[in-house]
Amino acid sequence: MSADRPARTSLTPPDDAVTPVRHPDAPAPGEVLGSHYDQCFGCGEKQPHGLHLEARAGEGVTVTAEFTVKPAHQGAPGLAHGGVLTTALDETLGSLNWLMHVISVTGRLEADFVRPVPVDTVLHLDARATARHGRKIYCTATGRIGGADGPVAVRADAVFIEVKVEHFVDHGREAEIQAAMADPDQVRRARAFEVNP
Ligand SMILES: CCCCCCCC/C=C\CCCCCCCC(=O)SCCNC(=O)CCNC(=O)[C@H](O)C(C)(C)COP(=O)(O)OP(=O)(O)OC[C@H]1O[C@@H](n2cnc3c(N)ncnc32)[C@H](O)[C@@H]1OP(=O)(O)O
Repeated sequence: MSADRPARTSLTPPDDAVTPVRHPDAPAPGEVLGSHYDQCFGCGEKQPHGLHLEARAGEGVTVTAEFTVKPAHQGAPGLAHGGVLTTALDETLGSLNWLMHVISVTGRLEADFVRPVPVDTVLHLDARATARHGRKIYCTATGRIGGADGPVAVRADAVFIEVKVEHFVDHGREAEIQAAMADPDQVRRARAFEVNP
């Protein structure tokens, strides 16, 4: 390995990776994306224990989201748990799926915790897809405090891997899969992620 070339890790796109493309039917910039599954811990509106993250489409293949840290999210007294903050980053990155009309799941995620995040703080998140290579989607997210232009508190780089709907049908618990397949709204949401022919 030469000294002027950084080590290639699985978070570094290969040289023949391509620029991610916004799907022509992607939600308009500013549009609320909604939840991909109403029981999702990150974004599900019917999940009582969840983060209730609300993401919006940005320009290109970007999203923004806000997450308010609640007392239930503490790790140390009055401070957010790092795992909860990582979940918020992961969920924001996952919502890039809506912009590309792709279904993908987290393969690898590496987080940096830069500043402590107190309870009641609004974490201003943004995420961006940076490269695609086969089924791999390289992406990055940042969480700021004190406003959308405030100082960075957390950030993450990740590789998401494209999957088919069958991924969930094959691996999910039977009861929840049956309920999801019987819910026309859920089926519509799953279809919205898939690439149009
Ligand atoms: C009608 C009702 C149905 C319901 C519908 C529901 C709709 C849902 C819609 C939208 C969902 C969005 C959800 C977002 C939620 C937030 C994000 C999460 O929390 S996701 C959960 C956490 N993640 C997992 O649970 C993944 C668990 N892992 C796996 O299942 C597998 O390992 C998987 C799919 C990731 C890969 O397995 P392989 O067998 O399919 O593929 P291989 O061949 O191993 O990898 C393909 C390529 O990816 C690279 N890769 C795989 N894992 C990697 C890793 N960890 N890091 C880097 N690269 C990796 C490999 O090197 C390979 O690359 P090369 O094509 O050879 O260049």
